[in-house]
Amino acid sequence: MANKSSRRTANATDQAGLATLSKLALVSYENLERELRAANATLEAQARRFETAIDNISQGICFFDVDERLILCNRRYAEIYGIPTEKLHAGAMLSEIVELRLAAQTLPITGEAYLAFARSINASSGSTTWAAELKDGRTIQVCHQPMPDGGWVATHEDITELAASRLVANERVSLQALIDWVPDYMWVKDTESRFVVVNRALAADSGRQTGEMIGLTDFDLHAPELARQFRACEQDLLRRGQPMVDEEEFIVDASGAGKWLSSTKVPLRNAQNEIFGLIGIARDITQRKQADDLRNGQAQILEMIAASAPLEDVLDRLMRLIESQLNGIFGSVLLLDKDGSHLRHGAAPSLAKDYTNAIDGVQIGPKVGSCGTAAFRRERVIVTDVMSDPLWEDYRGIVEPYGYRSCWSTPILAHTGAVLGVFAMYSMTVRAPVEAEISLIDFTTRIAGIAIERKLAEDRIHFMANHDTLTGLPNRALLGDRLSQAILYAQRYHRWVSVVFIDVDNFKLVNDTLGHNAGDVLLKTIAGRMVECVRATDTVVRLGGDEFVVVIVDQVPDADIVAATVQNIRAAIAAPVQLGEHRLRMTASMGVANYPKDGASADLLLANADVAMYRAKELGRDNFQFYAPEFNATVHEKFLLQEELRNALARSEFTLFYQPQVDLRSGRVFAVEALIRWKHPTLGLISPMKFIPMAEETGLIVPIGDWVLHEACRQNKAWQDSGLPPMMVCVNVSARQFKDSNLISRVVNALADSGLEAQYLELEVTESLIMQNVEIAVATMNELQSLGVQISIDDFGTGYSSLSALKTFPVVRLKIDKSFINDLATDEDDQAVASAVISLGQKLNLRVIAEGVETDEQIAFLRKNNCDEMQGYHFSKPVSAQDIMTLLNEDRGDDTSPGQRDHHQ
Ligand SMILES: Nc1nc2c(ncn2[C@@H]2O[C@H](COP(=O)(O)O[C@H]3[C@@H](O)[C@H](n4cnc5c(=O)[nH]c(N)nc54)O[C@@H]3COP(=O)(O)O)[C@@H](O)[C@H]2O)c(=O)[nH]1
Repeated sequence: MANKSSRRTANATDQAGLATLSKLALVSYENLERELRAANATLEAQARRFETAIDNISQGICFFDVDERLILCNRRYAEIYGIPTEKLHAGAMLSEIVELRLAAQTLPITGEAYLAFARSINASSGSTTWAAELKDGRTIQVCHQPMPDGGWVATHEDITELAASRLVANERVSLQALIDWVPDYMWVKDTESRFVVVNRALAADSGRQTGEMIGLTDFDLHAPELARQFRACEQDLLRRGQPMVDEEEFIVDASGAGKWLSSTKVPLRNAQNEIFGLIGIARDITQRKQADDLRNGQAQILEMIAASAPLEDVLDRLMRLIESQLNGIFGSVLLLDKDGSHLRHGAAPSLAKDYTNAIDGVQIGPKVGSCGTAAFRRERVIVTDVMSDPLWEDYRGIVEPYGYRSCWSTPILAHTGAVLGVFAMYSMTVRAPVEAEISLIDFTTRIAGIAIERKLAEDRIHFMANHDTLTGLPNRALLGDRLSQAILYAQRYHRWVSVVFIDVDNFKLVNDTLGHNAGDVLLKTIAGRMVECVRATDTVVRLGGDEFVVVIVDQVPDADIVAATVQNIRAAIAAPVQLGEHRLRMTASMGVANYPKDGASADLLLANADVAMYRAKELGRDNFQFYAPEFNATVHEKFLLQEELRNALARSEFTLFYQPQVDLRSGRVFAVEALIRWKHPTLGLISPMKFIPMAEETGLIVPIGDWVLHEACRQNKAWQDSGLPPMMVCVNVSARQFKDSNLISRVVNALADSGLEAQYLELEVTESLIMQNVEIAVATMNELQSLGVQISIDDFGTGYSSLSALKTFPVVRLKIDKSFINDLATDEDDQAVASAVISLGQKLNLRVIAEGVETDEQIAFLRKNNCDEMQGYHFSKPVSAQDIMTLLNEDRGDDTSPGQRDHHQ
């Protein structure tokens, strides 16, 4: 403005006169003055408006010139920094203002630092904004703008509230970011169980974005029942104000997968301690839970195995355990049948029943689906698609309707490596197993193997406890049970139960002579035959040794029908048995007791069948007897007889009869066999058949036999002394006598006491006795022979002695057993045995005598076959010593060949 007016004044002076000039000058000056005043007024008005304007803005503002002098600042600036406005006049130095702020404690740093900072930012080209934290807690945002002339303008804004809210906002943003990083579910719910904050993990598994979750409840995410449970639980927490810590919860997520969560829910309180919601965090513990379940399940299954739970239950539990570990998997166990070639249903709780029925019993083979092939190959077979795999070609039609697509089969092996069965995993999708599934397959096959092996071992133990190991038949333990069951059934349906007690005749002989192996084969053969004779519902039991019991159940009350069955059993036992080179024909003594007639209990029936069997034995074996009450009386009688026998010797109730032995060529009696008789004072003459076995049983045979020996020697010597030509006396020696360690001395004494020369005494020992222990028997016989006593083998042909053994026996004679002589005229087998014994004797240089000769036909056969000697009723029955005297005296005067004499017992 000053330059413009100077130029106008100079122009006026140059162009006009002074007056004019003066007038003009006056006018110009007035105008100029007016203009200046107007301009000043305008400027002042503008300045006031400006000051008013800057005083009214919410920010503090200040202008400084290049010399750091304050040009202008507004009231807000003074307010912000607590500086009296009058001190902030134009021209005030920045350093003075800094001092004022220091005094007002509104300088965030020291004065010097502040001045240095202000100068440094003013030196920079652009504007600088910073926030200063004042001691009183306010935050002042300063925006510093350098001016081209070196001065600056700066705005100062109190942003304390803004900063605070920005902080909140920042916190919020970082909190969300933070919780989004957490893999666990995190959420905040209000008191109405609506989600207020949700982290990404929970939102994702709920199939939503985090923002979409806000305002939702569990009813929007879960099935109503589960949502109700969650809500009830949370409302309870909110009501009680108590947290819930690490509770296990099960959910199904948006993908349909089941998940186990360990959840903690804590009520939230505001500054007034009022509950305004709850915060929750839940960790997915599905894997841990599955591992726990697997461990617990495994322990439970092992406990089941240890407690002998049924195998089906164990396998069923195992399959359910596996299925709980894997999604979309169906487990199956097939068991290898006893035949080793078929697979039987074991357990498959989730497979379709019709499908498991359809594959039950499948034969294993190289192309039998996954399971049949795995069992056949003894290795894992993974079929990812049953609809295209060639192994399933023949089974596609079976599996297709059920939609199973993949099937992974693993053989279950015993510790020996034997295949016990197959474990299979089916799924509805075409796929191979993943690593976790493979390890579960391994786990399952191991446990299943333990369970199956244990079951097989138990079955074996149970079988062994209830069955006879040799024959495999039920044993005594099972007999009681079976018999009791049969009685209950018979009671209800008015039927009979027949108990047949069977004792194989002379089995001991077979065992002793042919050895235990042969005896075992014989028993097994007989056992098998007996089983064939009865129905599957009947029971054949081996009690031990050669004793069997057959329980015939559900029997028509008819003795004839029972008899027919027993006859069948008898015939089956009697069929020839080939034992190596020996062909045997066994017989049995059998006793039958029928429920209810012969006993109402298992024990009584067995006891009475046993009594009946003894009766059959007494009647000469090889027959069967139905029980009769009087048999028990017989048993009682036997007991009484035993008592009598003990006294018989002392009471001198025994006597000897003698049966002549005749030379077939000369017809002369050359020996007699001493045969004992018991003359009982009330019972009369008792047959040795009746009391010798009893004496043998009780051991009384030793003193009785000793008496026989003495008496026979004495009598023979007496005959000699009476003038009869010397002959042999033959004395039977029983097994017990033979084994008696005093036998030799007893023989020596008998000879010494009687004065009989040893050469006139012959001892008859049975073939079976020798065969019990050939070595000892031969040694004893050698000792006897060294005394000069002769030895013959009685009952020859029944004891299976071998030719090689026979050669070593120090014997002089073989006595063909009566049983081969009885039917000699008609039975070709007996003829064969008799002629074989005769020729054997000839070969071994032994004499052969036939006993039990009764007929001319028998004599004719013997003669024809060059038999040396004979003994039998044809010539004479056993007779008294006196009768022998008479007979021999007659014989001496009669030179005819042997014929039937009228000599009787
Ligand atoms: N340890 C001892 N055993 C003895 C003694 N005395 C006899 N016995 C044995 O008792 C069994 C029966 O004897 P027994 O009733 O005397 O029968 C003998 C003969 O009578 C009989 N026999 C003889 N000939 C015939 C015949 O033609 N027909 C027929 N039916 N029976 C006949 O045979 C018996 C003799 O047999 P064995 O001894 O095998 O020669 C009998 O086993 C006697 O051994 C004794 O003192 N001690």
